[in-house]
Amino acid sequence: MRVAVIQLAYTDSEPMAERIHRVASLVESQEGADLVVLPELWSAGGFDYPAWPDKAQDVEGPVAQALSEAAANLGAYVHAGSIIEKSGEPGAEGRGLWNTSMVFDPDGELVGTYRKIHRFGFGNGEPKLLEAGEDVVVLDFDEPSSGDESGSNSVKVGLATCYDLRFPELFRKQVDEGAEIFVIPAAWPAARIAAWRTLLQARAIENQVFVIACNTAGTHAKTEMGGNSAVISPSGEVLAEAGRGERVLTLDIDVDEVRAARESFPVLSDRRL
Ligand SMILES: NC(=O)CCC(=O)C(=O)O
Repeated sequence: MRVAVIQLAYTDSEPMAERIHRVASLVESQEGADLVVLPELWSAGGFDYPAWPDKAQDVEGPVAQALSEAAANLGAYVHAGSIIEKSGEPGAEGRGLWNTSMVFDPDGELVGTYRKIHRFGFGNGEPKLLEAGEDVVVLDFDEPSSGDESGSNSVKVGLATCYDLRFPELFRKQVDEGAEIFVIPAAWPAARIAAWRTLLQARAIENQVFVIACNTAGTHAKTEMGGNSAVISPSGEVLAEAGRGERVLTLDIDVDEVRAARESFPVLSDRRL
């Protein structure tokens, strides 16, 4: 499976409509990719809290339309990062806004959404403005190459977002639902990038999965983003890693490595539940 991780840089001065157009073109240019991944809240601005209500949209809004079209034109799965989702339903806390990831299939169909469960901000930002997601999401992707020995040719992909990375129990639940890859879009600041790198490796090692993590670059809302998007193997090897600036990481991963790692070192079967 060829993966393209688009570590996007943006500033406060780029209008949202221009950014959507730029990002959709970048996605479409990833020829040969089977899965393209974008960062968290790239359209609304990960730390631009005051802008969120105005930039909120539903899962059929401008970001969804542009990325659905880009996925269909490219013929690849696209994890569109996340949007501030405004839904007709008020939600448990009456706010009606969520930090919601969207995934499109190679026909441009929306095949999954994930509402971020753990809200970042310590009383400000997400906990003040957004609802918390409630559902663990693991999607089935068609594997582009031939299937494994069992004849199966689908891959199970678990979705999480940024701050979720600090909560290992979410990822264990995804593994219990069969996850072989975790896809994690983020807007993780430079100030805590050492923790980001360590946690990505930890989640890969303890769950024996591929971790595909797409962070934000650049500085917006007075916050320098940390970059260092990465793809980590089921044994914790860093297969590709970006630096601080805008960059696309492209590489092939073999999902059979997950099955092989779990067979040769069956740590998950030693769990005591
Ligand atoms: N957008 C986020 O969830 C930021 C998380 C973060 O900065 C941290 O966990 O540290």
